[in-house]
Amino acid sequence: MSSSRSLRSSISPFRSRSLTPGPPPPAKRPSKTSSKPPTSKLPSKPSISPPISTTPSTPSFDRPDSSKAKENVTVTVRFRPLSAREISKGDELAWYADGDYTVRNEYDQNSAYGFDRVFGPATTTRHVYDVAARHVVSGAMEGINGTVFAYGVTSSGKTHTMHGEQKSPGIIPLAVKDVFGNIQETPGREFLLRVSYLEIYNEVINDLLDPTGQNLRIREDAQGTYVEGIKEEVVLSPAHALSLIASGEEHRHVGSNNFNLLSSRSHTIFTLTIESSPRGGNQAEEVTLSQLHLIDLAGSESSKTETIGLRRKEGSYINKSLLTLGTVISKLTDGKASHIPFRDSKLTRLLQSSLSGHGRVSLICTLTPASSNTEETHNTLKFAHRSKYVEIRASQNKIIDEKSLIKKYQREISTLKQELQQLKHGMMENPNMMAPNQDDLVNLKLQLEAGQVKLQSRLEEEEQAKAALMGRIQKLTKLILVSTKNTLPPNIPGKSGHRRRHSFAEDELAYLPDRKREYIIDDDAGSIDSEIPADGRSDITNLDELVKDFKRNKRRGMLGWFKLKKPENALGLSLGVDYESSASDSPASSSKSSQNKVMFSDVKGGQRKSVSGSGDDPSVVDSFPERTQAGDLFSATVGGRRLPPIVLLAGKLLMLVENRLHVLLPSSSLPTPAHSLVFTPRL
Ligand SMILES: Nc1ncnc2c1ncn2[C@@H]1O[C@H](COP(=O)(O)OP(=O)(O)OP(=O)(O)O)[C@@H](O)[C@H]1O
Repeated sequence: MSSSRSLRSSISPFRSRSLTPGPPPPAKRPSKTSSKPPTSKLPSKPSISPPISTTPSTPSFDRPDSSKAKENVTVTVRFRPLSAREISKGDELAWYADGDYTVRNEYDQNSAYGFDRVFGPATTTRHVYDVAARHVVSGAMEGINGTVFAYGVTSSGKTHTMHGEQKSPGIIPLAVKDVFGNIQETPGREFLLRVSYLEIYNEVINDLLDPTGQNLRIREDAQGTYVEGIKEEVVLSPAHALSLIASGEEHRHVGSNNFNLLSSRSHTIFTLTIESSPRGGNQAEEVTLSQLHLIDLAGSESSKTETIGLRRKEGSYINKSLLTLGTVISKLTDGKASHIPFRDSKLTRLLQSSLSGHGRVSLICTLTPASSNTEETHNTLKFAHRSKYVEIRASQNKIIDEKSLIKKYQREISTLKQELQQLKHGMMENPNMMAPNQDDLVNLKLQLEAGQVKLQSRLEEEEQAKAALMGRIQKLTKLILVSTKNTLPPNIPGKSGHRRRHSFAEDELAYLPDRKREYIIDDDAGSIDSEIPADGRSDITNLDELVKDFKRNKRRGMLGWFKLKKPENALGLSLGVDYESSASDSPASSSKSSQNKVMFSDVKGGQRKSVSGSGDDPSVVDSFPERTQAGDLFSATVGGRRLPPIVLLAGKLLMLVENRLHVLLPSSSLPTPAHSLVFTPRL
């Protein structure tokens, strides 16, 4: 057994300190008049915020007033467990969760902070989602802008919280699923969803959905700031949205520092734009439009973060923008500040609308409990505490007709249907046929005399026009999402209690790291427990390189499995699973959507954004499809067995089976039965 293994068994990273006896101090909601953010280094008494409901009530469409209430930013903090690295360095717990609402310092019991919720190291991301993000997502479904962001020092768990791992999906995949679940629970409305994904790297905005979209500019209009030219893609299913994130992640800047092998070097903003209108309503009815921003910030880096060259340059950009964020928050809560320096960084400029209070905001601060990071953690806590005083007014956005993409599509569908009707009645070309006069009759007679051939070709042309119209109607109709439930209640309050829980098809989360592999990687390469048969050694020339490659490819490895589809077959590996069907059966699978793209110009005449919707089979059917139904979207992506994960690294084919990493050797060198290296990850 390796040394770090024995360490792990003696010091559990999940260990928690016993709670301070007695009830917490009385709940006190901060407000500008009753209290101010602490200016002294440490508050003498913890200021405890009241607990927030895990199932927040959400306003219905008919009660817009309730959505205009003054609120504060929801601020939660999440501890991660001590990492293997911290444990091996002899780190102790410096800060800990003292109950559900307080963070306390181990060495100074008076040093404590109160938040809407404090999550201990054993809390699941799903629980974090339920408490800290679900109400923001529900609000966005009803037209209230929402922003959820993770803030913390490098390696504190931001990406873990926002993106997660396959076994524990993060806020972003959970929110995507929840949005589609919400649509299913809202039979009275129809929805149009589009996504964009960008990163801010060294103060440059890059489009993660379109690698050609580099160095994009921020513009401002009456609705707030926006990124000019960013690609937006209409999404039809959770799998579709997650596949876009997966491809976006491939372009994100990631690098390693001495705290984190896969440190985010850029801030990312995933935006889901949600439009909805009453189902089957007339065209004059209002549309609600909201944007849900899910943000994974890069982590602040202290002098302890050993970086050189490019990493150091990145670190200084990261720190500068986070510093500006801190300054903006301070000024916003100051009450006296006349100028808020939103323009001092791209991040604060893009967050301007959210931080100014237009919509719900949830800040999740991630913390390491380690004593070696006491000061950094304290800074995060102070930032989190200040942020609690930012006031927001969550109001529902109703938009006028011409700004709405869903209306534009609905109008186009209706016009096309009319055209089709006319064509069917043979009136398209000659509206005067409604009341034929003498001249028409003469014309008709002449046409008839021109012979059968001409009539035939005319008929064919009309058939083609009809087919084109029907194809277009079909494509547009499928972009609009509706519930499979057909009752049409007038109000759609949030029925969160009845909502279907998230469940993911494994392929949907394939881009996320695998937790088991995570632990292999967190451990030192030297401690990998290898059972190498003597005759197998010659096949592994450089284990270090293999492990290094493995680390390097951790994030992309799962995507690589898709790419291995064909080579696997080519290698003659019979693995008994039809990858092709699991990856592409979904009507909205990424490969299909990228093959059949239909470009539409956006609400701003194509200048502000390009919007692409995935097209459908161009073959024309003789009846129109229903709207894309949310219930089908779930079942379409579930099913089929899954291969054990396989990845090609350093020229070796690796397979993870029951926590063991097998190195599959070339078949020519295979003795019987299986000839493999087995690494036992330490869990
Ligand atoms: N709550 C948690 N439970 C278990 N492991 C966690 C948790 N949070 C983070 N980790 C692990 O800690 C490591 C660092 O996490 P992560 O990459 O999310 O940090 P980060 O804050 O995004 O860092 P950076 O700012 O450098 O990108 C990862 O190996 C991750 O799996």
